[in-house]
Amino acid sequence: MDLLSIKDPSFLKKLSNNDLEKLSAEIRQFLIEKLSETGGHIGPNLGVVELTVALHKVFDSPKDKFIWDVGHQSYVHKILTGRANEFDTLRQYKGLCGFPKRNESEHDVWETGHSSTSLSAAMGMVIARDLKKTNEHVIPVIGDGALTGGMALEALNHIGHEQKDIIVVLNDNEMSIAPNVGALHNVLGRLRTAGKYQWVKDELEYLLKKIPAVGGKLASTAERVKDSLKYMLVSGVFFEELGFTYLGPIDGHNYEDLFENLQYAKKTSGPVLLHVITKKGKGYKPAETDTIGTWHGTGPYKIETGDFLKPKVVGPAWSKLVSDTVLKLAREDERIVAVTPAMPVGSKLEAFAEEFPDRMFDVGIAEQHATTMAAGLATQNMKPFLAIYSTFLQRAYDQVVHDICRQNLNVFIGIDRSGLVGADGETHQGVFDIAFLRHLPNMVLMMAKDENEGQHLVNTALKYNDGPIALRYARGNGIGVKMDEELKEIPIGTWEVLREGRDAVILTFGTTIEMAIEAAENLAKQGKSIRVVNARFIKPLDENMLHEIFTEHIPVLTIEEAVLQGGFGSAVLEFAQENNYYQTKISRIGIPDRFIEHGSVSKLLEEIGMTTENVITQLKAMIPEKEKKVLRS
Ligand SMILES: Cc1ncc(C[n+]2csc(CCOP(=O)(O)OP(=O)(O)O)c2C)c(N)n1
Ligand SMILES: CC(=O)[C@@H](O)[C@H](O)COP(=O)(O)O
Ligand SMILES: [Mg+2]
Repeated sequence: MDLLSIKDPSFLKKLSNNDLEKLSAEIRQFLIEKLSETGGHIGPNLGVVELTVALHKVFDSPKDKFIWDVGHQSYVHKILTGRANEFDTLRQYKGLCGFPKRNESEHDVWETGHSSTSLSAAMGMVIARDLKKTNEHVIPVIGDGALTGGMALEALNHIGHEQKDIIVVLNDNEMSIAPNVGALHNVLGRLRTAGKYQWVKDELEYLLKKIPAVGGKLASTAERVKDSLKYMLVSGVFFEELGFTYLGPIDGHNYEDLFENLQYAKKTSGPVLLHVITKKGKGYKPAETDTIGTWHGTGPYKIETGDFLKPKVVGPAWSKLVSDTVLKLAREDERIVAVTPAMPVGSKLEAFAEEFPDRMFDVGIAEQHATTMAAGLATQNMKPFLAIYSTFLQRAYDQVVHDICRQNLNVFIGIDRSGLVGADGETHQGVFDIAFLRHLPNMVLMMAKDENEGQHLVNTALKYNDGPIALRYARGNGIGVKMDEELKEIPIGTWEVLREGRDAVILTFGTTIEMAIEAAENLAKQGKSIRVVNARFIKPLDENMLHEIFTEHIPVLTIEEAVLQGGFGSAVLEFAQENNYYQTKISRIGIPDRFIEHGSVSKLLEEIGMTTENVITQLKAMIPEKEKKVLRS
């Protein structure tokens, strides 16, 4: 059928299973082709084609509410709800969002992007439904990876307690981004192999009744069968003990199995958990055979070969630069331990894990646990390196405050994906970390101007023994500079003048330094002399240099690819006020007070006015026109 003609999922009601098989094949082909052009989360979506079709056939969205945990696997849902024609714009500026988006469709009842929120949101909708006495179904769809998130376990505990009607669909493909980890994963593993839980339970009961009647060898065999079934069943009991009716394991690519269980769940009161087994990447060999997470989220690729069409880059990936420097130092200091909350591939920790398997911990999607575990490590004189995306660090704010900063523990936080990340959009922009970290006592916060300074700041961080220290670095690559052989330590709180100037000063760091230099060079041609300072320590500020600058009474412009509210520029304003520097004109460029949607980083920077042109305009407006020398007649 023509997927572009789909307006809403109601057409599914009339289709036979045979028709649905054909539809699944068409959807898979559509996804493989479209995402080969746009990139996106191909693996997760190929794995949920039949599941999503079956859900939309059995239930009535948007009356019945689907909540997609993480939401990266909602492309099939978007195709079935009339958005196939927008896939050429997927994750592009003003285009189709890569996650559920309420203003895109009435079928998107909950926005996700960060993991493990679906069960809590669903419970809120369930309580509202019951208070309003309506009768819609609420169906969160959560992956085995997302289930390792603390919020999910908090919600399971409450859902089981309240015993309200809710249908939880657990999409178990044994993968997080990388292979899934944890004891929960092992419970699911036993369930996957146990066979139909309800059938096995009935068989076991039947066997137990029969055993006394048989003697000899048969009894011992039956005993062993009973014990192994019990062992397998214990996993099913796991969910049943939490107050759920457990249905599974269900073949997530078999429509008969899906419909039988979804219909059963629809008629079952109280919390029901359907354990659906799927294959991530199903239907596209490179993705289907991916065992490390390469095909979880990709850029464009060649369909025939599965080769990625890599953009031209000059310097090393920031994640790799940082993790490889940590690895280099870990060879000399056995106290260095790496911790990642489910992002070993994104944070480029594979080499570290390979060389020091007993010193690298992937704790699952558990940022709060990862952060406080790092604090615990530091109390025992270990040197933990916590590699965590800026946006996901938001999940562990209190752990940074309460466990790390307050106890002043030597934790090195590698804040990856700092700044605008682009295609993942609002839920993933790494723009709040300066604002939520710089006001914390004992915190040191840095950002390097290039990969060479980056390696030195990693060294500085791991040699630092006076408390927490964080290095923020962008998604993407360095700028391609020569790397020093020897690692240096950079004195904490010292900035660097990159370009002298006496008419105005730009204070900036990291990704916006290039823009500052470009603006200064442009203004030099107009006779304006602009100083550019690498403010690589966002906290503590270089107060000596600031005192010098403010006593020169020349305009100061701060630039940061981070939110203005409470950011670096705010810190400079506070410094000026605290030291009574009222004569100096201070202006700030940064991310405005709103969420920044998906699109290319360059397009987003342009949209918010973080451009060289705007820097030039701001500076020209700040620099007083030189008095025109009046020639005495
Ligand atoms: C709080 C948070 N941490 C980390 C991530 C990064 N992330 C996105 S998808 C994913 C794995 C999700 O695994 P699962 O729920 O099993 O879904 P699957 O991709 O297997 O369909 C992770 C770790 C995130 N989105 N949110
Ligand atoms: C959906 C999700 O949260 C991850 O897949 C994220 O998109 C990874 O981001 P990077 O591509 O920057 O590693
Ligand atoms: Mg999974």
